[in-house]
Amino acid sequence: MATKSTTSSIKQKPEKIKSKKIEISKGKGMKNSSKSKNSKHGKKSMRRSKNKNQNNKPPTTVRSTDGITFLESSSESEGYDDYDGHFDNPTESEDKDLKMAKVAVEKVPQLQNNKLEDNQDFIAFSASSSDEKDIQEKQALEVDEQVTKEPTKILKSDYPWIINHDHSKQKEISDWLTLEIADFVSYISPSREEIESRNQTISKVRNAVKQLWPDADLHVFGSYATDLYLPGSDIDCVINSKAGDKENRNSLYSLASFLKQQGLATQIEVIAKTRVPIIKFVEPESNIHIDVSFERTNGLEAAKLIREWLQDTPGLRELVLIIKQFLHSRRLNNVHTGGLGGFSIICIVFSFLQMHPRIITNEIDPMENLGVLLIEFFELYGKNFGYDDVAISVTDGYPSYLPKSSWKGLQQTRGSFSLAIQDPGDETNNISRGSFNLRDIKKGFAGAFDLLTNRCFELDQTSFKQRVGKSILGNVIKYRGKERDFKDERSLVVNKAIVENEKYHKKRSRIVHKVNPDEVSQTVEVVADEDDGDDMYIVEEPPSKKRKKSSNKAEKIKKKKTVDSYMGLPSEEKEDEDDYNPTLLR
Ligand SMILES: Nc1ncnc2c1ncn2[C@@H]1O[C@H](COP(=O)(O)OP(=O)(O)OP(=O)(O)O)[C@@H](O)[C@H]1O
Ligand SMILES: [Mg+2]
Repeated sequence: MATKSTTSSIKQKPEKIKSKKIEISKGKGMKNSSKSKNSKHGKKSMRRSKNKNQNNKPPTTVRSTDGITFLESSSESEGYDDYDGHFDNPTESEDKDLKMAKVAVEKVPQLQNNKLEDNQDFIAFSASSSDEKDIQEKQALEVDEQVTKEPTKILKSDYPWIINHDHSKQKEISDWLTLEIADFVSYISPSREEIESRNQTISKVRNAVKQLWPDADLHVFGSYATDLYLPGSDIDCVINSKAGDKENRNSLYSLASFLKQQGLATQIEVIAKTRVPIIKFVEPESNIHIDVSFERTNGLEAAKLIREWLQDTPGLRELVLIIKQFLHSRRLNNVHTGGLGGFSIICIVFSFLQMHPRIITNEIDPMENLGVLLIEFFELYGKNFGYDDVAISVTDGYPSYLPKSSWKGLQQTRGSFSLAIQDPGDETNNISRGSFNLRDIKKGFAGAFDLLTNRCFELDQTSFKQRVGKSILGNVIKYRGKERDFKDERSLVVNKAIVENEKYHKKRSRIVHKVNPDEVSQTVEVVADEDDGDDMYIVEEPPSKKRKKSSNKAEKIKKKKTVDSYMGLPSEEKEDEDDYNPTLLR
């Protein structure tokens, strides 16, 4: 078949006069997008993982006491990522899906007409197992919101973000996609009511925790504390206490019972025998899912770090939300079943944007090129990335690649075809170790690359009249659930999780230093704020897990300018040897 091609220009920064085109060639991916892309992204031939799903042992014991479910895992961490951040209801997975499907069928008859057959491409590349049919049926009925209380407002369209937002007149197809991405993001961004509901839910649970344990406090981390949540995302919380003694079976059960008694929790699961014990429940008024872990601070550190990344990385929020929704629609976001969790998604998008050759050379404005960047993201992680040999490091905010062979202690129990991402808070921790279904994840990304590029060619060849009402993004993601508006009201209401996380870090950063090193030491306290009366205390992390922080900004910049650091090579501090410095092209 002859190669169809079209051109879509990538938006140049104003100061660049030369206009560069990115060509989308069917089956061949982007051309001209990077002179050193393959080497930078460690291209390698892929091997299929033979070990899919192996060792994915579900919890062995399920006991129910007072309506509270205890889950006990036979193996401490084998088989799935037992980290609190996203344990994702192991027992619930199948039942909940069916329940959800039932509710959707009963309450929302029109969803039955939402046949995926209309869009066969959408499912063709993602389903790979023998229960393909089941998955497709469940996908067809899945809704993206937790609440289906108002059936009349349920969407009929799979891509509602194009309603009253028509970009079909755009000359460049890639601009159309960029605008659709922006529309999707504002479509799913939270309204005032949603933020208030999350804030109130947190306050209620926090007050209950204080009532039960006066020496403890509840903090929020995860996507609500980073503004990277989808409408149905859970709220990740951690309880830290002065005594530091709440992470035990009895305490977990006491809290679960207390929350139930107070009417603050339903569908409670106590998962006590994992590396990171947690309680999962649903707060009945808001219907928000909440995960609570105990006596740890790494999530609170990560939330701050991710907010810094968001500030420094235009396009990060947009692409993360799209990839989250993409994986969610395909049930590939659940770490328990080998999917990619939110934290890993953030890290791979951050790494992609921060190491993108045209972004680091300041050649393009990411916000004006979200469409092409999304396609390139799918191409990188779906087609080119050398999963067998390359690990991703995001330490100190400067992503780099590193040979897996140089990561001492990296466990590759399921063979070398695996994603390895160093936890920015603990270099020994591979945050994507639970994502054993890499084969389907990679396949999904590769399929999305093909679907998006094909759609671009297709629409490029049709007349403006024929394009009206069409969607490009809808070829790879769908949104189902209650109808939403396009209001991103984050600037209207304070996100209390963010404010409190900032306050927490401010208190941690009370600086004790010498005003003049030759004089007697003097203590200078950075006063947090008037609310200091709060019983918020400092929990010290174990020294080995402390995040290495570069205190010296100049040092950081120097590090940033080293090509070795981009390439993940050990820095040899040889100033003259390396005469290629991408940042000099700015
Ligand atoms: N494997 C892990 N190792 C260490 N920390 C983790 C790991 N997984 C999650 N976390 C911590 O938990 C937090 C929440 O993780 P999670 O995967 O739920 O992402 P999220 O941004 O909350 O996404 P979502 O909205 O999908 O829940 C992370 O920011 C991180 O601090
Ligand atoms: Mg979360």
